[in-house]
Amino acid sequence: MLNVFRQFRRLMALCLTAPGNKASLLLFAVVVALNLGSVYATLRLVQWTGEFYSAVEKVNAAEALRQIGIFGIIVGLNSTRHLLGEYLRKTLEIRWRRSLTDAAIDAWTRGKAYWHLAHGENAIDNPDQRIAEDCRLFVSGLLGEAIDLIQRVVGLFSYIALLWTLAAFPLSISLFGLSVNIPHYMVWAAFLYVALSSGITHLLGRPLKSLFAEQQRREASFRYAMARWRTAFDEVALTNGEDAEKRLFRNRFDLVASNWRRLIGRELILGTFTYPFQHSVLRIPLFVALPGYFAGHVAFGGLMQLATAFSSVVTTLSWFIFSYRDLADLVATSARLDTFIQKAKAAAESPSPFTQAAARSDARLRNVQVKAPDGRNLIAIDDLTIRPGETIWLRGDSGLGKTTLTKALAGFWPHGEGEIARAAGNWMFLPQKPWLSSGTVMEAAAYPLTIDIFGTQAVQQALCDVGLGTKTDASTEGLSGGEIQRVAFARLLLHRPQWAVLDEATSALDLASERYLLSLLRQRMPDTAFLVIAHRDPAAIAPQRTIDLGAPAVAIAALA
Ligand SMILES: Nc1ncnc2c1ncn2[C@@H]1O[C@H](COP(=O)(O)OP(=O)(O)OP(=O)(O)O)[C@@H](O)[C@H]1O
Repeated sequence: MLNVFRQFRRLMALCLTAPGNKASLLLFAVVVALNLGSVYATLRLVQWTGEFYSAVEKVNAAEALRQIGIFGIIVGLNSTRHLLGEYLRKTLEIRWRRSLTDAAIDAWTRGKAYWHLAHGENAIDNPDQRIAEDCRLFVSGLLGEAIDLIQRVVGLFSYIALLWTLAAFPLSISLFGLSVNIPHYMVWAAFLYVALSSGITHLLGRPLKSLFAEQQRREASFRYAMARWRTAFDEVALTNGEDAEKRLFRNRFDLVASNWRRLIGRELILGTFTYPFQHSVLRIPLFVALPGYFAGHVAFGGLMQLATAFSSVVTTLSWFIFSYRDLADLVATSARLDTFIQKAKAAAESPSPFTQAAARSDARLRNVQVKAPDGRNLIAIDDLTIRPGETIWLRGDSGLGKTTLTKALAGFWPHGEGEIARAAGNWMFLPQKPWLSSGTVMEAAAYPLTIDIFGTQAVQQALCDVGLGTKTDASTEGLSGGEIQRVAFARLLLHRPQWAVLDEATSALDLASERYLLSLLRQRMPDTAFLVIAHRDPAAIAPQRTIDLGAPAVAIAALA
């Protein structure tokens, strides 16, 4: 329970982190105040009920007509209050959701947490759903329930006070010859009634929280299967993989349906109690008040007034029962979201196993042992120095760990040991499959910066230089593998880093294009150091040294 409060507190604090959001607490207070107006409206209606039915009982048509007019005014004012309150609540909802979503995205992207959370024991399922869906559910659920709770707590005091005065008469019962008088018995009856009902609700609904959490997880994994397919239409179409994909979708949906059956089964069990409870809340008070009426303590109008006051107390006290399902859902959402954010923060701070030496003018790897996630030794490098402006060709058997080495160099590979000292200055990594943002080819070339940083002309020129002059305004969708690699070369020409790591960056290009692009790089970027990982000899970039990673680590040290 304490843990649930801690999660709520942490997420709530994130809702308020955006600039100006502290002030939104004021807006929250206005929303609460408007909602509290409903307490006054209910109290006024209780009073109206007594006056109206008394007029009817006395067959006083003029008074009854006047009461109908009063009823219209109460309803008009109450509707205005309700609509304004709802509008402001929704304004607040999007503000807090933006703040929470920003915080979640921040946690996910900082320190490459997204990468660490995608692998190994810390892997988090469906982060996209947690950010898009859970943030929304948490804020709307929290606001709804918090406002409701405050309103009910305030209302409770007013309703109890009213019931206390209205139901001052005692209940007289005879027990074993003893006559017992219970003063204000209706107030005690309300508490007893709700306490018992809340206990039963909790007992019946307890498994709902984990069932909701599981449902959301399975729905997200079903959605993800289709989203993943969407990114590989060509590949699936060429492999005739439709049936296999359909099987996967069906399997995932079967999981959704099986948990759904468990969930609705539990809701049914809970409903067998809560549904009749909700529908008897308005009638039972009348039955409880009847002894007072039969004993002549109250008139008919008073009886109706009493019944309304009693049901207000019971309805208010029953918040837990009415909201049980939604509360279980909210607790499940907040647990998932909070775990995600905490894990992302921890992942961002996870120390690299490779020690970093002080800033230097070259890059140096010493006693580096890169390992696979299962602990297998991959590449070992005893001593390798990369000097500014030089070009090194790294070659080695497939699956040796070359790409993994680039991740260690980039600073986020978490398995291995040794010292990797990266020189100050810009580093760029060109993987075999470069990431192209959606949008135009020009935007993709400027990525991760924007076109205006380089100027439209410069971006167009870079694309012309790599042979994509006709594609500048085209969309990145549908580019061939070789064209994608050309865009990455244009990106390199624009960003002009001091250090560039090319990992099979020309694998999809024909020999002539590879030669042209590599010589272009060397010519345009004479001060850049290139580390070229390739199976084919990248002669056009004129490597000064070749390091055969397939050879024993000692030989590498000798070459350094
Ligand atoms: N995230 C990961 N999870 C599990 N195994 C991994 C992961 N990343 C790399 N490996 C394993 O590490 C080994 C080295 O992979 P890597 O991609 O670095 O090889 P490579 O030398 O670049 O191969 P290639 O020349 O074929 O591109 C492989 O056995 C690979 O399966």
